[in-house]
This record gives sequence, structure tokens and C-alpha cells, in this order.
Amino acid sequence: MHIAITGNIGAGKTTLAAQLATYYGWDVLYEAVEGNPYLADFYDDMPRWAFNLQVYFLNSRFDQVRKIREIRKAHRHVNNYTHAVIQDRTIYEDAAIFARNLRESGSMTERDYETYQTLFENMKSLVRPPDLMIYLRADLPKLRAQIRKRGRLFEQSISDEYLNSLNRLYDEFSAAYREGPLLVLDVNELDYAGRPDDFAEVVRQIDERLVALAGKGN
Ligand SMILES: Nc1ncnc2c1ncn2[C@@H]1O[C@H](COP(=O)(O)OP(=O)(O)OP(=O)(O)O)[C@@H](O)[C@H]1O
Repeated sequence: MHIAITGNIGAGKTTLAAQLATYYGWDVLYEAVEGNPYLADFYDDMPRWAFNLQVYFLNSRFDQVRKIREIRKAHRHVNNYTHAVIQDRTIYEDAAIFARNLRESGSMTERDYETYQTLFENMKSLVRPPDLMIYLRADLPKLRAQIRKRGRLFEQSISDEYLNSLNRLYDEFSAAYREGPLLVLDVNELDYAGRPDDFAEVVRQIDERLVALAGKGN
């Protein structure tokens, strides 16, 4: 089974992915930030590095798709619901949210965007959607607080406008998402890292979805 966590910068995807992996004993695939050769430059000069970064992310996300396929294959002998791989952000978000936002804000040229979209559509035809998508929805103050707390230097210059635009596209994306089951968690008041009851509530909601999926025989 493949579970994906989606959400804006600082929404808490990585933390939740790690907690779920420990709790259920599942595999997890993180979005690697260390070693990304474009990210810091991108935040410094988006028009210059937008296309480079998007191609980099598309490739690394596609590589994850391949790994997920391998993990699923390795566990095919066990019940589909006793093993899962959790993915921290999906290929869909790169295209529908980040690249689109760069085009709309003028940081990516029309021809670069079209080249990118063609590449994405080709890759998408080979991608199987997750069995469950979990969308962590957070408003600006929560995102800001988490970005500050995490303290990555190059992320401190991210503007409110950038985060708000991404949030608008995230909401549109989740409202239009028809690829499979979607669980929306409002994380503004939720503190699953600090409060065991909050984490238990998240687990309860996920379990509910897993039971429904198992009932459908997916
Ligand atoms: N397609 C993309 N285009 C531009 N920036 C991206 C893209 N995908 C990821 N990023 C950036 O890469 C970094 C990824 O960081 P990280 O994996 O910690 O995730 P995050 O979005 O901060 O999530 P969270 O705090 O929810 O774990 C962030 O700065 C994020 O905005």
C-alpha cells in the first residue's frame, strides 16, 4: 500500500511521516533537502533557477515512484494492509502547485513551463496514484511558525505572498483531486508531535480510511 502526505512548506509532512512509520512499522521515503543542488539558489533568485529546480524535483520524485513500486513488489506476499510505504510529498504537487505557481507569478517562462508540463504528463502516464492521500492543511501563521522553528537559513526569506499562493493552489488541488481517497487534516490546532492525544486522533482517522479501503478490496 502507498500512502502519500501532501501539504505546503512547513505543514509538518516530514514529522508526521516519521511518526506514522514508527507507529505502524511502515517504510518511508522522504523528500531529500540536503544535497539538493538548486534549492538555496532558487530561494535567492526564482526566475533564474525555477526550471532547473522543477526538473530536479520531477526526476527525484519519479525515482521515488520506482522505489515505491519495488517496495510494493517486495511485500506482495503479505496482506496489502499490513505494510505500506509513506511518501513525503507527491509528483502531483510539483506540477499542479509549485510549477504552476512559478508560471502564474511570472518566475517561469511560457516555453519552460510547456516543456516542463510535457515532461510531467509523460511521467504521469507511468505513475500510479497513492492508495491514500493525506492533505495537511495549515494557514499562514502555522506555516511561518514551523519554518521559523526549523531554522533552515534559505527558507527564512520566503514571502507571505509565496506561501499564500501555494496555499490557494493546494486548496484547489485537494478540492479537484479525484485520483483516489483523500483525507484532509486541518493541522492549525493539531500538534501530533507534542500531544499524544492529537496523534491518536490522526491514527484513528487513518485507521478508519484503511478499514474502508480493505472493505473495498483494494
Ligand atoms: N516542486 C517544488 N518547487 C519548489 N520548491 C519545492 C518543490 N518541492 C519541494 N520544494 C521545497 O523543498 C523544500 C522541502 O523541504 P521539506 O522536505 O522539509 O518539506 P516541507 O515542504 O518544508 O515540508 P514539511 O515541513 O511539511 O515537512 C521546501 O523548501 C519546499 O518548498
